[in-house]
Amino acid sequence: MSNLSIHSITKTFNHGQVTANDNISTQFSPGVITALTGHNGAGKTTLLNQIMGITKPDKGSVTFAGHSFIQEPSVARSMISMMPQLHAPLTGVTLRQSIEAVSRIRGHFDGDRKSELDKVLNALKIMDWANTTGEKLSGGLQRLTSFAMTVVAPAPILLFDEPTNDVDPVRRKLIWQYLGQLAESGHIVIVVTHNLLEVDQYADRYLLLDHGHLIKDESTNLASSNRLSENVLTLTTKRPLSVDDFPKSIKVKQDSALEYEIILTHSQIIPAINWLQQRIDLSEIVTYNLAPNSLDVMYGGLTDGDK
Ligand SMILES: Nc1ncnc2c1ncn2[C@@H]1O[C@H](COP(=O)(O)OP(=O)(O)OP(=O)(O)O)[C@@H](O)[C@H]1O
Repeated sequence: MSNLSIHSITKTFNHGQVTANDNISTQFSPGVITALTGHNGAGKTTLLNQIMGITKPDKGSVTFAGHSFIQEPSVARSMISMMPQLHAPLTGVTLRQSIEAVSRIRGHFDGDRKSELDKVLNALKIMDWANTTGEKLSGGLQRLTSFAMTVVAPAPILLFDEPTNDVDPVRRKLIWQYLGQLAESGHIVIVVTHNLLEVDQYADRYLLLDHGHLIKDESTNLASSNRLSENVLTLTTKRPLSVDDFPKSIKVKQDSALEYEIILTHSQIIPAINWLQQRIDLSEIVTYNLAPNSLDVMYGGLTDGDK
């Protein structure tokens, strides 16, 4: 099966003043769930829109199975199912009708395919609302409807822009399980999300965008195994501490006047706990927490969306 390849994609807006994507090159393989992460305005949606052929790049190429999606946007649309970030309320149309409409447009729906539709409704546990019209659905159910519309007749390439936003924890898990099955059956799955815990748990690979640049492209397994050997000690202190107050060779990040974050390797944990105990005895520590490192913490160190 073919990879989706993007090469040197660059997109600017406002006469070149805003660079949404800067020279991005990468590949997406069938069977892999890739999470696309990054701060607000990092360029994630712009990248999806260029893959889909909705936005034309200033330069670069998007190719799949011998087709250029930039030169052949209609081919792109037939090969891609996309769940957009904003979904229109489906006024007067029931949840079931919305999903069935997509299935019919894609030429999948006939008498036999009804069970296919029911399978999606059951998998996402939304059957109870099958006959409810769009305007009466909650935000989360509208999002689930939009997800079901994207997956009911899945194209080889599947793009999702924040599919789990507003969705409850049980159904968020169901969404990721569904994505796992789609990947297993050979689809290319790309998911824009800010939920790094879900990325850690369910995605195979993640890309991190920062101000339009691709700054990280890593397997989540690799990232977790690297992080497993690290822990994070967070502290709130009674008085400001200086670098000299901490054990030597420990790297301290000051989050605010009295808050500190320390990344500890395995061998630094015992000395750090001994040091912490002394400071507790001196009544200098207000609160502390020691936990395994997470993608969340690592992300904070790599990107600063405020700049
Ligand atoms: N049509 C447009 N016209 C002008 N600027 C745009 C347009 N679309 C996107 N941008 C700008 O391009 C940059 C990237 O936007 P994009 O929507 O791709 O970011 P994002 O990573 O998807 O953000 P979010 O997480 O908030 O959805 C931003 O600075 C945005 O303001």
